[in-house]
Amino acid sequence: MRIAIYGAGGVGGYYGGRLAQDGHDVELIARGQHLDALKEDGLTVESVEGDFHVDLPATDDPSEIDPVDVVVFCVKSFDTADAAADLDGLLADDGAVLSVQNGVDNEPVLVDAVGSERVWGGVTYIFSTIKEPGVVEHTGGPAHILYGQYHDIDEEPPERSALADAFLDACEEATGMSAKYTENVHATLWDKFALICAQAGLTAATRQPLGRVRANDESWSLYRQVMEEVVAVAHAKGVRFDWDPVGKWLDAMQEGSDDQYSSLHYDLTHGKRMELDALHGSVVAHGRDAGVPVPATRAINAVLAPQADANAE
Ligand SMILES: NC(=O)C1=CN([C@@H]2O[C@H](COP(=O)(O)OP(=O)(O)OC[C@H]3O[C@@H](n4cnc5c(N)ncnc54)[C@H](O)[C@@H]3O)[C@@H](O)[C@H]2O)C=CC1
Ligand SMILES: CC(C)(CO)C(=O)C(=O)O
Repeated sequence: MRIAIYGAGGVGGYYGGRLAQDGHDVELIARGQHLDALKEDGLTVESVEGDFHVDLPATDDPSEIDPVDVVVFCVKSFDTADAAADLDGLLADDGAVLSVQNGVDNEPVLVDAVGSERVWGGVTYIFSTIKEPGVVEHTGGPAHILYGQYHDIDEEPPERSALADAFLDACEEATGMSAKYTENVHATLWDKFALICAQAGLTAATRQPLGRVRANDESWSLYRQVMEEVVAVAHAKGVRFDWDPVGKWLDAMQEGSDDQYSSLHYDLTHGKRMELDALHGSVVAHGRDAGVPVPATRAINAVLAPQADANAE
């Protein structure tokens, strides 16, 4: 397949590298010193699933790339609108863009740019960052992508396309990653949203890893409350889960390793711009729209906002 990785950072670099290792024609879109290093020295991935190195074409100008079958869209949410403006020229007419970003507000921006028939909504559970220019470090989390055709929440999901099947095969055949297709894309996005708002919110606000958050009754109870609030907002917005997201994630995170943080904590502690508006800020806004109170999420948003503002300067 011809694949472009829009935002070849922690997540995009990992998946782009893995798909290229399996023989796909992968082009990286990156910028700054990371782009310079990718062009000069190639992409190095240090991974708990095995280190590897690939030399791939890399650019900061998507118009240099011939149309591709799939764009894996991995920029931070505050870059979504700018990057989305390039998608129409980058995608083949029957291609698709797959967002694996955190949050529930990215796909509508992509739909405005290229039409819903060319947008797949997705989530991923990997933990991976840019260690230094040209080097991506995958430290844990399942390197798994769950994705499905995006559609209006009031409509039935369209049939799975041949392209979605082909991409699934590509992900399943590649080393060090896996994927699954979902018919319930809205529930998939909000399910991950509930997890990330709790995990990112509590690890960033306390500056402590999961083990310490879990060991303290007050912080663990807040972790649960944040998830309950996000799921309550999802229900009010018409999202239908065939499972109990809060129970599922509390059980899973009960087993999670003590030293887990989150990408939000990483950005906070490394002076990088934070995705707070797309996470807790978004829950507050959706809660207001839906008339659902979200006091715990609002408090976390308020506690983190001054640091997010400082990191954005
Ligand atoms: N890091 C992680 O472990 C996880 C991250 N996510 C989500 O995945 C998304 C990506 O996160 P990361 O990979 O951590 O971000 P990142 O910051 O490591 O990588 C994004 C890259 O895109 C580049 N970029 C942005 N706009 C660009 C443009 N117009 N042209 C060229 N390059 C551009 C940035 O310079 C950056 O290098 C986020 O929404 C995040 O929440 C989801 C699960 C895990
Ligand atoms: C689930 C988790 C915490 C790790 O993949 C994540 O999505 C993130 O840190 O952004």
